[in-house]
Amino acid sequence: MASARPIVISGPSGTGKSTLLKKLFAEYPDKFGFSVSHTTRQPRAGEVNGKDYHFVTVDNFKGLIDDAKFIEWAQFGGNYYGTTVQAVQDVAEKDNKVCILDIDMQGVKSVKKTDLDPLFLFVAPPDRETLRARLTGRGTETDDSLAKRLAHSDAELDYGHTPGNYHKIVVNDDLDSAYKDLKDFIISNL
Ligand SMILES: Nc1ncnc2c1ncn2[C@@H]1O[C@H](COP(=O)(O)OP(=O)(O)OP(=O)(O)O)[C@@H](O)[C@H]1O
Repeated sequence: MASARPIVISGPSGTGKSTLLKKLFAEYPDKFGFSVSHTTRQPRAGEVNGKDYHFVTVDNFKGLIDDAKFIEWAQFGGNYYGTTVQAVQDVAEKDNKVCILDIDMQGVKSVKKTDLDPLFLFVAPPDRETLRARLTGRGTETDDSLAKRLAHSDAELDYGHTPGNYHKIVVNDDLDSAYKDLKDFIISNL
């Protein structure tokens, strides 16, 4: 592989990032990978340290925060979760794969402060109504969570369409054409 630059995929919730990535991983099962996150939650049966998560203590986690090791971190349900710069680098250095980061606008802004130098790709919906229809059609949202996601999507769209923020915008209208566009961009930049 000529280069193992990470690839950031971002875009509003429901725009089709997971759908497109699923196709990419299916077509290239050995080429791409996700980074392993850190967490303070207890491992579940069968979970492997270093593979499913890096399981650490709260003190360890706080030390990593203090040392500015995280691209982003958050607390859910009393546990900490985060992605370190090193975990992203490990995908290339240890697994010999290209790291895919599926993150939101805040994550993109954080990545830009690191020296990871990824390719930034924005997945845009054809329009706002289609985005609403996809989120509704997915069947995962309540009225409340749908409203929150749509409100957040306006800021994501503004940021995504601001020149200079992304190297490539893929409009996910027809899935096969959008996938071809995404794949061609990624493959030609590897
Ligand atoms: N090109 C497309 N045409 C029609 N439907 C699509 C298309 N792409 C994705 N979808 C559908 O839209 C819904 C949202 O897609 P998906 O879950 O991949 O979005 P996402 O960007 O990963 O969302 P989130 O950020 O919330 O995880 C899914 O039900 C998916 O099947």
